[in-house]
Amino acid sequence: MTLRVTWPFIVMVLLLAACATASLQVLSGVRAFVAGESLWTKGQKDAIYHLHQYAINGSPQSFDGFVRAIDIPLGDRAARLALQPGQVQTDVAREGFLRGGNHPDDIDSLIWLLRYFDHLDLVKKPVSHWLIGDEYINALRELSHEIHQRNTDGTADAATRQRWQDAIYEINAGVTPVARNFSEALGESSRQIVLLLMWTNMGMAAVLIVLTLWHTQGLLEQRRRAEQALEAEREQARTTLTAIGDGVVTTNTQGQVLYMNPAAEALLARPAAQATGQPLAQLLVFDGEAPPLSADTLVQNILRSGSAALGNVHTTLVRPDQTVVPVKLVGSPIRHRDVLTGAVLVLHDVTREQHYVEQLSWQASHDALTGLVNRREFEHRLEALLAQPRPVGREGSLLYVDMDQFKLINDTCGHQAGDEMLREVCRMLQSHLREGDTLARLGGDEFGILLKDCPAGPSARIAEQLRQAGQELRLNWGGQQLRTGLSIGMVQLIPALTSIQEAMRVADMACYRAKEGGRNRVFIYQTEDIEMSRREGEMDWVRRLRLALEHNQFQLHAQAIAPLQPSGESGLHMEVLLRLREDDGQLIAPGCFIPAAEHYGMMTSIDRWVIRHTLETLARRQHQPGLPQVHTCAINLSGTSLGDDSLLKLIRSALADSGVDPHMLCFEITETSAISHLPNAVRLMKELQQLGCRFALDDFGAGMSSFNYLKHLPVDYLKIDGSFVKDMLHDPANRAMVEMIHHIGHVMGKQTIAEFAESQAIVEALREIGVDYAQGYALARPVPLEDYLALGNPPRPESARGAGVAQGHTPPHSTPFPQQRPA
Ligand SMILES: Nc1nc2c(ncn2[C@@H]2O[C@H](COP(=O)(O)OP(=O)(O)OP(=O)(O)O)[C@@H](O)[C@H]2O)c(=O)[nH]1
Repeated sequence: MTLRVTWPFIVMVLLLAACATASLQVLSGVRAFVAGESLWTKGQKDAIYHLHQYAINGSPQSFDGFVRAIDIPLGDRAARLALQPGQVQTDVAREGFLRGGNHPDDIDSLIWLLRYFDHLDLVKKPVSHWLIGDEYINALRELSHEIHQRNTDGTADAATRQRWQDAIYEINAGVTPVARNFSEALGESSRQIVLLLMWTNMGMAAVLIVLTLWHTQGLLEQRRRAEQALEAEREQARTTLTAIGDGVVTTNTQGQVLYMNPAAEALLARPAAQATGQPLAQLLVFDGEAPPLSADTLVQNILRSGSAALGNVHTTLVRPDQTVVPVKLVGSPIRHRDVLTGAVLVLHDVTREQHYVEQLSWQASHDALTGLVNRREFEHRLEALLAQPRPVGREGSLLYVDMDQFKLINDTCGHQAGDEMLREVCRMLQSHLREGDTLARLGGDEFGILLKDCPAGPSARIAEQLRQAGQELRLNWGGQQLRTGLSIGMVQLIPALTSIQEAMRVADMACYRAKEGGRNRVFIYQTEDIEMSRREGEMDWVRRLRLALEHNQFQLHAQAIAPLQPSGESGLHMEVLLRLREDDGQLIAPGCFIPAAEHYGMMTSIDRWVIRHTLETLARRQHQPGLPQVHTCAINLSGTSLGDDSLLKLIRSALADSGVDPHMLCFEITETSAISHLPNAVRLMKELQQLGCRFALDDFGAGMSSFNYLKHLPVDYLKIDGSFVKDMLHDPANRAMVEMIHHIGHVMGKQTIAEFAESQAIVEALREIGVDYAQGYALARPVPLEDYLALGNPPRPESARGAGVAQGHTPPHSTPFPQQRPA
């Protein structure tokens, strides 16, 4: 971190030091050069002097003096030559400079200067004078050779000596200005170098100052920005703490309050200024804990913990004015550089959440419109009641209340009126119940009442009071007096009733019976009520039938309808019958479930299932080669289906989807259902007849109003009710009925079919009467439709053969049902 901030300064100081060192080095070189030059000049002067003496007196001492003196400039020269670019020999140069009398410590500086700066004018210029000087040195040396030679030979005369002296004077005259120039050039160069170094150092210092200022400025700017960011962060934290709904309190390690945000001020009902510095225990007082939670312990716990100490402690806060607030506490220790400095405590007011949870749980168990408990809660209470031991005679009662014709109020006055009526009824019911009784809205216009610990007699009286009050209830709605009535089913919660489902079902049944009995009445369920038990059974059938529809557990069977007279008709003629397949594979006859299906409005769905599946089966089979052709396939339609406007659409689309020829189909409707839905039935029959379908009127004769309506019903066949047929051999009245129906049918252009032809004798009798077709065990038993379509008619008794029943094989699955109500 320190290095990150100070590195520019370190670099600058290093640069400055490098610059100073280089300057000193240069200066040292220059100084050595100047010293060398003065030695050189002195050597050269001494050499001239000693040679001059030698030229005059020929003294060997003078010559030695000359040799020593001349060696200085010669050494310098050798050194300079050894530093020529391209042929540098530093050892030779060092040797030369030593000979030149230079101090050994200066030699490196000299070499460095001459070697690396020789191309600079500052060095080049003095060196050029040095070079000129060297020429005189050379001349002096050559002259010295001659003088030494002649002195040694002893051949030097005065004139020669004079010539030598003149030559020496001449050399001296020539070299003196050169030496001066050398010295001056060097002096000039050294002054310039000093100046240059001074400016360079000044420049470096200036650059360093600028860099230092720039960097310091950057650091200051950085610091300013960091401070601003810190301030912004603080401001943000302050604003956040001010804005958040949770109370935040911070303390030091002694548990004294350091800070409180406005939410904490509101929650604790104390201004922050007053609370700051106070022990937290004086501000936070909790209630409802055992042992009571203390703020001191709380802070100590937080401080002792490593990280988040306290998670979601639910408690109740008592404020100075003794009001209480439910809160959730979260705490955490505060650390600064790993040193514990205090604790922070967040207080979340959970009043709203508690209220919300209460509201949700209320909504889950209550009905919004009336404020009563709902079915779920009612069943919970019923379950609890059933689980308790109930004293005999005081078992309590369950009442199932359904408003009468309530739909009318909705339809005529609107839903608001309906809602108001529901509320009125609910108020009225409540006002008649005892404390501890439960009134619930079970849904729609149905209410449930639990009369706890109430014997049968008083229960019945209360039920009757409720009924009466319901009857008398009037709601003034826009000037209209709206009224309703109550149908009440009551069941005593005897020990035998153990499950809520059973109790609710029988109460519902009882209510249904009250409705069935003409509404506005109380029906009390008696254990031994057989009719009720039957209805209980029906309720179970409803569940089973729903499952059967969902999971295709129905099975289609077919029973042949045999022509009794020669008709020329070829192909199979049958009626489709429905079976319910149980889980264990057992087949249930429609007689067992059709009443329940009719009662609970399931016939339309069942009829649709039969139509769709019959057509699908016919479509699958009709184009298979080798299989007998179908002439007539009769399908039963219930009365409810006749009243169903969408049935026609369904048949049309099923025909289109399957590609089955409509001429093959004959729909059987019972005369009673046809009569009760006459206009619809006629319309449907006409529409389907236009497509080519035929119609049979089933169970004809049973209704006795039949003949009046027959002329309005465009049917092709009359199916003589089996009750007349099966006894016709023993009961002349029945035979007469069969004859009459057949006769009238023929008069009206209809063909006749006799059901329940259970014996060969009956078949013969029918043929004798002239009945066109017969259906019954004597001719064929019902078999699975697929088998029937594949194999044709099952074997029939010998007697039927003459009547033209088609031959067939024994089907593998003939069912052992007696004659039953067909599908
Ligand atoms: N206004 C209002 N109507 C409701 C509410 N819940 C269900 N209903 C209506 O209550 C009516 C209940 O009708 P049913 O019980 O089937 O028939 P009903 O007219 O009472 O006839 P019966 O019970 O046979 O006497 C339906 O029309 C529903 O639409 C509700 O919360 N407010």
